[in-house]
Amino acid sequence: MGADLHDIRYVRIGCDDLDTSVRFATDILGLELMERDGNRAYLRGDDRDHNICYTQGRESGQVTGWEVASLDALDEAAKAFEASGVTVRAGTSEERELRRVRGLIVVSDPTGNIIELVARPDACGRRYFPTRDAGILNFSHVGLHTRNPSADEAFWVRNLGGKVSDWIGDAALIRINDVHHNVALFPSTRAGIQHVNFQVESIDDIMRSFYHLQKNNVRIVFGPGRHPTSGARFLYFQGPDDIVYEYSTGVRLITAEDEKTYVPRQFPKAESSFCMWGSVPDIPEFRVPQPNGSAVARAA
Ligand SMILES: CC(C)c1ccc(C(=O)O)c(O)c1O
Ligand SMILES: [Fe+2]
Repeated sequence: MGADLHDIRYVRIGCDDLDTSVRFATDILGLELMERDGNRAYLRGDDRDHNICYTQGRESGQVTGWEVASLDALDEAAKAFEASGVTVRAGTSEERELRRVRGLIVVSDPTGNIIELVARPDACGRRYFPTRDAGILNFSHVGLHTRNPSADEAFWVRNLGGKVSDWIGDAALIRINDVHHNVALFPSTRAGIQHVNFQVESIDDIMRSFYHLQKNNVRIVFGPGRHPTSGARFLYFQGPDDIVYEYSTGVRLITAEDEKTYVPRQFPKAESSFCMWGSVPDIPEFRVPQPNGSAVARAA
């Protein structure tokens, strides 16, 4: 039995320039800056202490953080990793302090993505008050690069307790709770975070942002569109440090009742599997083979 992940908690993203990333997150994305110093900045789009921690210097790396329900559950997870031969490291007290958590263990997936499991993360008693009203409801999922889709998918299913909700080609959309997916594993040539998703309230927020981003010369890389997989309406745009951000609304929930009959669906790696409205992604990892053998990113 693998770890029992409760929810996604945070991402940590090493950035070339902290000021640029913070400005993007506040003025463009619509997050609230919670705290910052010369080396790191904490931002949020919901009632958690933070959803994103930007750290100065790309070399400080990229990490995703996942919450388990208790310190005991974290101990159980550590034992289960060890029993299945996965190297697990206990976080130091300084690392726990920087992540605002009481318990921390660290593992890597076969690709080398760093995955942190945390217990008793700080909540925030003050409501989220954004710099710009993007309609954000909550931090929801991440896309991870995978060099080895089958090995990483097996790691998420066997060791992290995930369930595949759907596949697009070899890309698995995996859930750890009742949200259609909390992580998407996207075939690539490297490790790292591919995109960071925030749920917004409505399609009006998506379209308002579409115009806001264009006005601010932010590159829209996919959408507005609608995913056939989760049913969510979406908009993807390019942020600093090679990170794509996604707003989406209306993501499908797979409830305990649905679980009884739910079977993951295999979608082909085709444009219609990414968007049911006809938007074509301008994102290298989402390129689709064309009948003439070329790979087109965006229709002219
Ligand atoms: C194209 C990416 C990996 C993708 C595909 C489907 C959904 C969804 O069903 O909501 C996503 O959120 C994605 O990021
Ligand atoms: Fe996504």
